[in-house]
Amino acid sequence: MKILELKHVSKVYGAGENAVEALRDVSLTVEAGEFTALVGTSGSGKTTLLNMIGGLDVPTEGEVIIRNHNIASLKRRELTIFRRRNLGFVFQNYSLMPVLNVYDNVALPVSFDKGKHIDHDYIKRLLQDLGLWDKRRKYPEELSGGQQQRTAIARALANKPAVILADEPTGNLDSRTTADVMGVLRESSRKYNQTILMVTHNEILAQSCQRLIHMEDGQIVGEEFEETPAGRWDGETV
Ligand SMILES: Nc1ncnc2c1ncn2[C@@H]1O[C@H](COP(=O)(O)OP(=O)(O)OP(=O)(O)O)[C@@H](O)[C@H]1O
Repeated sequence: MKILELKHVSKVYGAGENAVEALRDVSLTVEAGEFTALVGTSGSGKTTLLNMIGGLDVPTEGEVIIRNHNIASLKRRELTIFRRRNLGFVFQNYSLMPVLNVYDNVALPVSFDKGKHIDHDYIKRLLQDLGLWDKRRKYPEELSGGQQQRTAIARALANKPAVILADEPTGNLDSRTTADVMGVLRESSRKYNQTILMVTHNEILAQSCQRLIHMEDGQIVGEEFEETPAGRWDGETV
């Protein structure tokens, strides 16, 4: 089942002499449950692409369609609700709420959704899998950078979103924690048929994904696809 489609998406930042073409006529289809890595040199447009899919920025041209919704046509409030219900973000420097402890930070996106019940067992399991259960009553400032990043990952998964957008989710983690985080993402994707798009500079992690998209100069320049589900990452070398 197709979950996400980009049709001829271009993005130009600035104007005139200062114009930067961050994306140039990018078209892409992603099936539900795919675990995709986006790779490419710095400035090739990976983050811009995630931002377009996440509705954090708007294309100059083209359409972004998620679950049959053209997200550019959603009103601001509709987009906020759509994002909360369908998308999970794991970005670097992802800000946790300083006044909430780990558990409440993770439960926060669910509690925003009126009428949606918080699955405490699921959140407990997430925190256990990410090695955070003992830290559940700690506040962000009491955590290491890696623990904060794992809390942000747990928060992104708390709503069981259909699509997870991750920009260097393991960028500042050691190799063991990287393996744990990748394991949680892979397991979550398999169990809930979640679609994951992950930007990474780590070639081994990228190769462990089911689909690998190479970007260069604002364009998709190549693709590799593995038929078996994402599952080859064994965490031995990062
Ligand atoms: N808000 C912005 N204003 C102006 N130019 C921008 C903006 N965001 C990105 N760019 C430019 O668009 C191009 C693509 O940037 P982008 O961050 O998407 O690349 P990237 O592949 O994610 O790079 P990196 O691997 O370094 O994160 C770059 O030339 C960048 O300088």
